[in-house]
Amino acid sequence: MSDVLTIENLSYRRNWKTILTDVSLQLPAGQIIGLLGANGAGKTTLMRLIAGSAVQFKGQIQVGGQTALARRKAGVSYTGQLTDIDPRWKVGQIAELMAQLHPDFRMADFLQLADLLDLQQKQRFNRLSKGNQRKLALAVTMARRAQLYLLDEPFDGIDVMTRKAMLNSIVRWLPDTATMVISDHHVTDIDQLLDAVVVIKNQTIVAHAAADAIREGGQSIESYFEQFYEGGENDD
Ligand SMILES: Nc1ncnc2c1ncn2[C@@H]1O[C@H](COP(=O)(O)OP(=O)(O)OP(=O)(O)O)[C@@H](O)[C@H]1O
Repeated sequence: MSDVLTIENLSYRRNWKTILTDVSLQLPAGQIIGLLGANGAGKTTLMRLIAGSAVQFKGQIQVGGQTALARRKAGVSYTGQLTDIDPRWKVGQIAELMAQLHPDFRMADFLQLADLLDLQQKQRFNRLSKGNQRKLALAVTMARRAQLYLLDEPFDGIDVMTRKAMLNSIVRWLPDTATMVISDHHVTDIDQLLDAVVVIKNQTIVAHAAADAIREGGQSIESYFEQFYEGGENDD
């Protein structure tokens, strides 16, 4: 299958600090990939770069073969996209805005997802609990028909029952040919979903492995990930 995402020799500095160094990665269509790394490893930064929310990097990022920022952005649906919205907006207004911004946004899908996740259309964003803000981010992200979905810690602050509803939504709404990258500190929450894992450490990707190969080797995804951090990690 063709690659949805190709990253070549990506390096990124911010405020005189090197955050990512020489990252290369290829992700095929139709996979769910766990992006794993300790706090500060660079998971959010990598997603922001792929989604086009962070720019001025060295190297190349291609989504569906597109490198130009606007075209690349059009192919990516990212849970971090609500950071710039007016917090006084209501859930329904935010969905309307997403529909205007993204031609691939499906309002009918959003309404179903919002219903499934118990989101009230008339509630203002700044009145939503942290968990409900996460649910809204997931609903607007999954309501698009993108090639690549980026879910950055979608379950942070979410209770166990709601996590299950969110996981079901993810599996149900992900188009067969799309690829999803999902980061989560609780690897066991998502390990059954994963086709592959990518590990970030020391500002770069140190592993990219098929989940089945890890399981067949008698290891859990969690213990596979932990082995990269047994010696600790510097955040500087
Ligand atoms: N604007 C910035 N200026 C300087 N350094 C930054 C900036 N934003 C992020 N960083 C640094 O980049 C590194 C990677 O941060 P990032 O948020 O991408 O990590 P993460 O893997 O998503 O972490 P977490 O799991 O804690 O969310 C961290 O060391 C962080 O301090």
